[in-house]
Amino acid sequence: MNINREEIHVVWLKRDLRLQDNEAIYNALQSNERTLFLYVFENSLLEDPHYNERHWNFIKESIRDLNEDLKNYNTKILCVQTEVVNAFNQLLDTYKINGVFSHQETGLLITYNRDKDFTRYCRNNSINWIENKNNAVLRGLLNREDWFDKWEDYMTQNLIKNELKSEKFISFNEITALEKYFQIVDLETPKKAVFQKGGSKMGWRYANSFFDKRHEKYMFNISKPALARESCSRLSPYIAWGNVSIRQIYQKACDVKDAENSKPLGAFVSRLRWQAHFIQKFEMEHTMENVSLNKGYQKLKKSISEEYQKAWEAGNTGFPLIDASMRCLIETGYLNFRMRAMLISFFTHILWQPWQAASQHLSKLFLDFEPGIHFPQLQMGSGETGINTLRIYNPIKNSLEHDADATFIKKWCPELANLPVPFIHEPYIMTPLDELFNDFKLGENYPNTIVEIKSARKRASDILWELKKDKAVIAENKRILKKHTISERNRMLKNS
Ligand SMILES: Cc1cc2nc3c(=O)[nH]c(=O)nc-3n(C[C@H](O)[C@H](O)[C@H](O)COP(=O)(O)OP(=O)(O)OC[C@H]3O[C@@H](n4cnc5c(N)ncnc54)[C@H](O)[C@@H]3O)c2cc1C
Repeated sequence: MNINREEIHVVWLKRDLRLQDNEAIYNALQSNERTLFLYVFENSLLEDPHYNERHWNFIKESIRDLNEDLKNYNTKILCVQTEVVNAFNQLLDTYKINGVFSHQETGLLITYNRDKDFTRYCRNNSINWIENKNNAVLRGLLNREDWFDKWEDYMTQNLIKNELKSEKFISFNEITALEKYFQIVDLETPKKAVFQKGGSKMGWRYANSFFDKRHEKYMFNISKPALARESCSRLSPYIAWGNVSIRQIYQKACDVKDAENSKPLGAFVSRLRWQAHFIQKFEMEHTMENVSLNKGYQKLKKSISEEYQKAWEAGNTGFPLIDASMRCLIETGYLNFRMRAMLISFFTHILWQPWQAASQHLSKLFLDFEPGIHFPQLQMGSGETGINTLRIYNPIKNSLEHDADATFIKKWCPELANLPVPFIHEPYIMTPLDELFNDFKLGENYPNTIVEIKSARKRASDILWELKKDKAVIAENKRILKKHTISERNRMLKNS
C-alpha cells in the first residue's frame, strides 16, 4: 500500500447514470478532495437471474455516453467487474478514500445485503458513505402520512446543477493506470440490437420528442399495444437506470404544459407520481420480492405446470394477443402497461400459476426492470394484494378493443398475418372449411389454445373473490391500508 496515499472521494454510480440533477455528484464536489467516478459490474448481479444482457448493454451505453461528456473534464468512469468491497479494497492500495457518495437503492434482497456488508466495510475502514434520496423515495418511513406533499416538495425544488471542472477529478491517465489492477469491462455493445439505446442524451431525445408532439394521443393510445409504442413517452428505461431524474422530467412537463396539452401531460405527470409510489411501497415492504404483501394470500396454493409456463414464456399459448405481446417483449424489451398487466393476469389467473414463477422471466425481458415497480405490479396483477380491484383480463376482448385491425398481432405472430382479421383474433373459431380456404392448420401453423378460457376465468374469479372474504386477508387489508395508503389518495391519482 502506498503510504502517501492521496485522500479522495468516490462517486459510486448505480441507477443514477447522469451528470446533472445528481446529488451524489454534487456532494462529492463540495470539498477539496478530487473525485473518482466508479461503476462496479457486480458478479453477483451479473449472475442474478432477474437480469439479462440487455440490461448490462443499456448500462454500458449509458456509461459511454457519460464518458463522452467527462472527456471534456479529462476524466472517465472506472468500470470494473468484481464485487463492490473488492473494488474498494483495491482502490485503497492507491488512495485514501474519505467519502463514498451514492444514491439509496430500493433493490433486490441481494443488493440490500450487499449494502449492509458495505456499511460495515466503510465503518471498519473509516470511510464516510453518504447516500442520497433517490427520486423522492423515502427510507425508514412507517406510514404514508404527508408522503404526497413531500413528493411534490422534492419535485419542485431547484434542479441540482453540477459544475464540473477538470481539477476536481482523478485524471483520465491516472484512471487508465489504475485499470491494470482490475478486471476492466469492455463497454462495446451490439450495433444491431433493436432495444432502446442507453444514455442521458438518448433519454432527452425521447423526452423532447414526446413533449413536442408524441404526447398528443397519449391518452387515446396508451392501452393500444402498437400505437402506445409511439404515443407513450418510452422514458421508462431512462428513468429506471437514472439517465434522467424524475424531477427533471416532471419540471420539463410542467414547463411545457398549457391549456391545449394539459390533459395528456396531466395524465403523464400522474404516472410519474405512481413511479415513486410503487417504489416507496417496495422500500417499506421488501419481502414483496418473494411473498405476497397480503399474508392472507400466502395460503393460496397453485398447481405448477411447466408446460403452461413454457408456452407462456415463448409466446405459444394459442391466444394471439398474449403470444404477440410476449414475442414483442422478447424482441424489443418494451410493452405498454395494459399488455404487461394482461400477461401477468393470464399467467396467474387463466393458467393459474404463482406470480413468483413469472417474475424472473419478465424482469429479464423488461429493459426498464425496476424492482420497486416490478414486484408490486406483479402482486397487483395477480390479485394478491387484497386492497386492489380484481382484474382478470380477457385477452380476446382486449385484442378486439385495442388491436382492432390486428396490426400488432400480425407483426409479432406473422403466421396469422394472412388470415381474415376475425380469425387473427380467434384462430380457433375457424371451421375445417375456413382452414382449407385459408391454407391454414391450427395446431400446425399456430398452436391450439393451451387452456379453455371460460372455465379458467371462472375458477380464478370464484377462488379469488372467496378469498377476499377470508379473515386473514381482511386483517391484512387493514394493516396494508394503514401503512401504504396515501392520505390524499385522490390528489395522487388525479391527472394533473
Ligand atoms: C407486471 C408489470 C410490471 C412492470 N414493471 C415495470 C418496471 O420494471 N419498470 C417500469 O418502469 N415500469 C414497470 N411497469 C409499469 C409500466 O408498465 C411502465 O412504466 C410503462 O409501460 C413504461 O412505458 P412509458 O415509459 O412509455 O410510460 P409512460 O406512460 O410514458 O409513463 C411515464 C413514466 O411513468 C412511470 N409509470 C408509468 N406507468 C406506471 C405504473 N403503472 N406504475 C409505476 N410507474 C409508472 C414510468 O417511470 C414511466 O416511464 C410494470 C407494469 C406491470 C403491469
